[in-house]
Amino acid sequence: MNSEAVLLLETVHFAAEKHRNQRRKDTEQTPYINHPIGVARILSHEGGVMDVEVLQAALLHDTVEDTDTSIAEIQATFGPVVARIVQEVTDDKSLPKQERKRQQVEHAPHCSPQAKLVKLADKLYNLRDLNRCTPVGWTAERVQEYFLWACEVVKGLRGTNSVLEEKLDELFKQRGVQL
Ligand SMILES: Nc1nc2c(ncn2[C@@H]2O[C@H](COP(=O)(O)OP(=O)(O)O)[C@@H](OP(=O)(O)OP(=O)(O)O)[C@H]2O)c(=O)[nH]1
Ligand SMILES: [Mn+2]
Repeated sequence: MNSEAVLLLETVHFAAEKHRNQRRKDTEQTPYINHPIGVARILSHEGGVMDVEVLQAALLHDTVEDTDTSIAEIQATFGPVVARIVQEVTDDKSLPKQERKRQQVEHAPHCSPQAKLVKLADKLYNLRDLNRCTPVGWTAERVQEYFLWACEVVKGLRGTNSVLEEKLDELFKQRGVQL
């Protein structure tokens, strides 16, 4: 087996252990790990992304934000490039939610191309997930608000991957969200 395949297995294993007790917000309580795996798979399967460090960062992208993982741990385990991409896509959870959401819009255009890829795939996965089913406790208005906000973030990520951007545009169009 080639070394990149081994690296990806090591990375998916690390993420699965970290997210082991977490579930998605859907009524079925889907294991959380389905999300990072799906984000990485959107990149490889739909976006044509072959850069293994980007795929690793996609698998790890919510570990620092949502588990006890530190950037130092990612750096020591997977190296500086993966750690830097994960850092770029990690929200500061100590901030109030509204401020966090505002910062995503503000920071998106300044991200590296690798981080922009992860962010595009993350949004595409989450918007598809909202179309699949509404998270527990969310109103239709909150779902629509998420589409509006995601569109603002995606505006700052454009010029990165035309396939992913076109798929996002189609979802925004279906929701009547202004591009
Ligand atoms: N659509 C959907 N999202 C779910 C579900 N379960 C968990 N999530 C996560 O919830 C986040 C979006 O919900 P919000 O209320 O806006 O954000 P918050 O959890 O950070 O407060 C996403 O985080 P994220 O991946 O960090 O992305 P981002 O939205 O913060 O950019 C998404 O992955 C689900 O069943 N459906
Ligand atoms: Mn995510």
